[in-house]
Amino acid sequence: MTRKELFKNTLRKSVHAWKLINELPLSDDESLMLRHFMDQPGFLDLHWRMFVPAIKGQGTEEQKQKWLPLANKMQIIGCYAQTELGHGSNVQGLETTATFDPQTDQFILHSPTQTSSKWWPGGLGKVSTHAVIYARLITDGKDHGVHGFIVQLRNMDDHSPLPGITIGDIGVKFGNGAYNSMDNGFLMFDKFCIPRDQMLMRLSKVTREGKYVPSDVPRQLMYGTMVSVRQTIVSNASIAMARAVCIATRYSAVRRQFGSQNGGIETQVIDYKTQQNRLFPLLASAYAFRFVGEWLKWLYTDVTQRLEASDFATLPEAHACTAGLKSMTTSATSDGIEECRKLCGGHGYLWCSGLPELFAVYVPACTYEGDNVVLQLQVARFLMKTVSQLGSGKAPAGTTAYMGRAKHLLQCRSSIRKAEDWLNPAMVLETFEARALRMAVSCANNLSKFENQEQGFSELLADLVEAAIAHCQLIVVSKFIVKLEGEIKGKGVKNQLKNLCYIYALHLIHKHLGDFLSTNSITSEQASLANHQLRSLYTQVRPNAVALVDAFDYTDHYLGSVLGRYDGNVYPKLFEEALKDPLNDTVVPDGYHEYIRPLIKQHLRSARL
Ligand SMILES: CC/C=C\C/C=C\C/C=C\C/C=C\C/C=C\C/C=C\C=C\C(=O)SCCNC(=O)CCNC(=O)[C@H](O)C(C)(C)COP(=O)(O)OP(=O)(O)OC[C@H]1O[C@@H](n2cnc3c(N)ncnc32)[C@H](O)[C@@H]1OP(=O)(O)O
Ligand SMILES: Cc1cc2nc3c(=O)[nH]c(=O)nc-3n(C[C@H](O)[C@H](O)[C@H](O)COP(=O)(O)OP(=O)(O)OC[C@H]3O[C@@H](n4cnc5c(N)ncnc54)[C@H](O)[C@@H]3O)c2cc1C
Repeated sequence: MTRKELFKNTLRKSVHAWKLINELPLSDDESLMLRHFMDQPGFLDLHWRMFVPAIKGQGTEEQKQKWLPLANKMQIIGCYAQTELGHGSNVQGLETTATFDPQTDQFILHSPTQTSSKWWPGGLGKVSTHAVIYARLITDGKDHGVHGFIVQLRNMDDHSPLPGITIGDIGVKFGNGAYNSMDNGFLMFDKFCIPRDQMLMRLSKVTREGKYVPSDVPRQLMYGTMVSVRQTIVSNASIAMARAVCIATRYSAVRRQFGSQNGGIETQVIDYKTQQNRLFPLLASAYAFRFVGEWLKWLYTDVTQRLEASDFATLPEAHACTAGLKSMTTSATSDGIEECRKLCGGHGYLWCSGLPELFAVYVPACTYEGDNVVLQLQVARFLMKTVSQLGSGKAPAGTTAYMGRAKHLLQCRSSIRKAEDWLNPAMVLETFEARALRMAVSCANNLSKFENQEQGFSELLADLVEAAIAHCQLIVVSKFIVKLEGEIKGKGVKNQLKNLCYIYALHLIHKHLGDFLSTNSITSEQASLANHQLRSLYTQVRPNAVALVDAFDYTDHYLGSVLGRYDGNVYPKLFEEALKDPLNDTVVPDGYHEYIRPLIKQHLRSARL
């Protein structure tokens, strides 16, 4: 499809999804999944995942009563317009202004510079009628920083941009189909006026006289929409990883290459230890991210309930966990999808394998909702603050509770003596706790050598990111262990998931061996025992590998992959797909007479001359 056809087809699918959601008795989760799977990157996702939650989280009761009925019936279509051409990560650096005019009781929205143009918001370019706009609030000449405003962008009768608004799509993005179904847009304001009551005023407000009343709650609640989406992105990572692993595992069981003894059948590539060493940790990660995503959803729900009771105690933890786990899981999943493509050899590079499209659609997850490095630095900031409070009498809680055992964890030596010890949850957990704590404390100690803490933080950014990742990996391992010890029913299933839990943990030890050795969390002998155990676990998982991906229960339609077909009928279907390609409409290609024939016949022409 051309970009316009793809975009229009996505509109069709999105509207169809909305129709089904209204007709079928679906739960909220089912509606979300339907929107997500039918819509893929489309305006529907952002209307519901960002525009509506922003109003819910930052609007007053009156504003919610006015705007949510319209949004819930999709009588208005909204987007979340925060990022600008010149600023995305640095939210406090946004330049769009909203200046209060007491004469007219209005805000004047303006884009003072080219870099202040809104740039990237999904659904902004062509579809949305409204937006939550983040702009610098200015009253009586004073800049009060970034606040949210609900703004109508288009005429509701003919969809034309309102006067004072310049709006459009930012152009083609990475990959073929991929995110090009989404109209990520640009928007400039030219002294565009909105009524004062369109500033989202749950957190802070401006009175009729133009007096700014600051928030009596943490200003960071303005970031709440991003926190909620980051939480969902972790579960999305599990889905995306599971799709890629399902394709690669099924194909690895179908594909045979080398290894035939005296003319016998060749070896399934899934039986090669290198294939297992690359594939099974990704299979384990798909399950690990699902379980940590379930826990994160609980954490987010819990903090939301606490916030409603003005209990802000766990807000920093919720921010750190959503930021860090979004960062870690999306980076691992992006790398994992690419690895699955490579695990499928040449056929993995075919569009019909489903992997190129999945990769192209998925990888912006490392950037949207927060650049992954920037988010890990938020985790690092949280860890440094926690380490600085050790010994203050305030015991660390939640995911940093292990830091409360710093005295032990800083000097303990792992008691791993044999390979089987690496199947002991307490020993595995303590190894990850020791590594994470020692990396955090090492950063804190190095930071303390700087007079200027901000300068020290800047100097140590790379180390701080690694310490943050170590903390996040500990969270994922611990939640996998908790899941196993708690909710999993059925001995057979539990045994298989135990194998995956330890494959996940031990592959991380192998991958980050430098951390574990340099912090003396394990010895090289213990590392060798971990590798030995890992190989043994691969052997145990191998007979159930296909069953473990069948368990995701993805339809062939959803997988969109000839290589990942449930029936394994790959080769005939590859040919079927190939013959559908327009290039095969004729046996002699278009261009033969203009280019090929003159080229191959030029010797005849020169012979005649
Ligand atoms: C099946 C799947 C297959 C394929 C996928 C298919 C299709 C995809 C479809 C769906 C996928 C799922 C979801 C898609 C959804 C989204 C994608 C589309 C849209 C994307 C939207 C966006 O990108 S919206 C814009 C996002 N932008 C950001 O995230 C900006 C990042 N920057 C920041 O967050 C902040 O600027 C900062 C945190 C980096 C800095 O904050 P700042 O205030 O400037 O300063 P600091 O001094 O650092 O912080 C001050 C204190 O505030 C605390 N803080 C910061 N942020 C928060 C927060 N969010 N909550 C709570 N507290 C916060 C910070 O810790 C500091 O606290 P101290 O106590 O230390 O002072
Ligand atoms: C597909 C897609 C959809 C999007 N949808 C939306 C949307 O709907 N609404 C919306 O508002 N936005 C949206 N965005 C924008 C997105 O939120 C931003 O791109 C994202 O927050 C990253 O910010 P940035 O582009 O400014 O990156 P930058 O921060 O400029 O990152 C560039 C590089 O600088 C590094 N860097 C930046 N700051 C620091 C630092 N302090 N320390 C160390 N390194 C640093 C980063 O790690 C990165 O390597 C979307 C983006 C994409 C790709």
